[in-house]
Amino acid sequence: MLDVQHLSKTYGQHRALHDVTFAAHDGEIFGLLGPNGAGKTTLLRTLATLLTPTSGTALLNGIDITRDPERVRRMLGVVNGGMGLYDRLTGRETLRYFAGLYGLTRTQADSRIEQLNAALDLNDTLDRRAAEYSTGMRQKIVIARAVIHDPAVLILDEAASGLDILARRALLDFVQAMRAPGRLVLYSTHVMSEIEEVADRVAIIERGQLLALDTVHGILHATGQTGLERAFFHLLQQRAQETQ
Ligand SMILES: Nc1ncnc2c1ncn2[C@@H]1O[C@H](COP(=O)(O)OP(=O)(O)OP(=O)(O)O)[C@@H](O)[C@H]1O
Repeated sequence: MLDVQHLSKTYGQHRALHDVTFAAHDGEIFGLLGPNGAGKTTLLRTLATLLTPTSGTALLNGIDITRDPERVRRMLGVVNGGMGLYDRLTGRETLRYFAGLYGLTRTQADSRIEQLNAALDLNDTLDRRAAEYSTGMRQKIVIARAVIHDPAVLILDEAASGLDILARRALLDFVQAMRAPGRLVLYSTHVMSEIEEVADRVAIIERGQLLALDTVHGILHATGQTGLERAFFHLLQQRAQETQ
């Protein structure tokens, strides 16, 4: 369970997040939707303990992200668009290496790799070196690496960007398959159709502030719109009128 209270983050004079409060629950795929520059990455990097909030708090399964970042990190898997891999390692070597960092034995690691092979169709990525990978192959190993330790909280930030239609399909299917009791998936994107497909609930964020938080159906119903894109513009207009 994630409990975010009055979270703000400024970069110098620039306010990237302003007084953000929400809760996300175990078992849920929680979407974070907003245009470029809305503050999604800042929010997720803060929750992942890579940035320190300017003010406010966030608890992940009761653990404070600023007081005990080490424990928070052990609970997390993160896919953040960076596809850095050691070029000389095969997929299997990469996954065994990261499994070792998380304290899995070789037997545990190999059995987890087999599970992930089945879920993500890793196949020849396992025995080829990363230097030879296509973007889609690279992304599969990056995702497998993020979940090798079966994290309680999985953070995906624009994870589908740069993927072709097949790789994107595989990613979205995998994200849905990650929905499980006791696990929270945070899925951030600016692509409305991805949210419509995977998210149980969605927080719409714009200029560092929450505009709405509900199921997609609830947001369409509340705004009287037929699609998320129209609902988004409706919410923007509403916010502009409120602040006039
Ligand atoms: N290190 C930084 N220093 C100064 N400003 C920053 C920094 N990182 C982000 N920002 C600014 O903070 C705001 C939020 O950026 P952020 O990357 O969190 O948005 P985003 O919703 O993830 O956007 P995108 O979809 O483009 O990745 C933007 O205006 C951005 O220019």
